Amino acid sequence: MRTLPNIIIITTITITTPLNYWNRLSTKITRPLLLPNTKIRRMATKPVLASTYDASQASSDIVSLLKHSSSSPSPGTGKWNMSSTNQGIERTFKFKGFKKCWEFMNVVAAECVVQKHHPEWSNVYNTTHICWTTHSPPGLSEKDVLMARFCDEKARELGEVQGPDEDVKGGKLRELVDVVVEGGDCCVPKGK
Ligand SMILES: C[C@H](O)[C@H](O)[C@H]1CNC2=NC(N)=NC(=O)C2=N1
Repeated sequence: MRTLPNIIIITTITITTPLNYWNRLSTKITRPLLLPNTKIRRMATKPVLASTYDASQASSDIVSLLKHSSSSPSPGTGKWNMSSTNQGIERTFKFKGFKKCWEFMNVVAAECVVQKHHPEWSNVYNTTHICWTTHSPPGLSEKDVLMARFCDEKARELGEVQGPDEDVKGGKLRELVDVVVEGGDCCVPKGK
């Protein structure tokens, strides 16, 4: 039988990946083994704007909403993250208990009726995850920015508490449940 010679190939690979890409998937996929001389270049996350949204207006609006991160288009000063499709912005809000969280969601829901604009959201106990994106025309629009600012303001007024310091992605209720339960914030009486 012919045996193949052992060949060691040393190579430099450039991987372009959004920041946190592997972190986000880390519960399902183990990180790839990187060779010592592998370079990782972080790619800036560019928002996909609705066709009605002026690009220069959008960039100044979005900077004030996005969390500071090297994957933001510029240094952000807010608490929102780009959604996985880059067509929306999302963040998690946490409150003292279910009642406050539900009150917040009610206030947001009432404004949705006024603005004729609706969130993609989920709720577990004292935590809600909200994604603002526009369906028609698709992408991030002024309405998303307006509603995100409204949420920030109302959450502050209703005594929002420090949420999980990580991205809870795109309304995936299961992941939100995991964060709430692991963080000890679920509705189980203390000591049980
Ligand atoms: C007629 C009505 O105003 C539209 O269908 C609204 C309703 N709410 C909406 N919500 C969101 N998020 N995107 C939309 O494009 C949208 N369209």
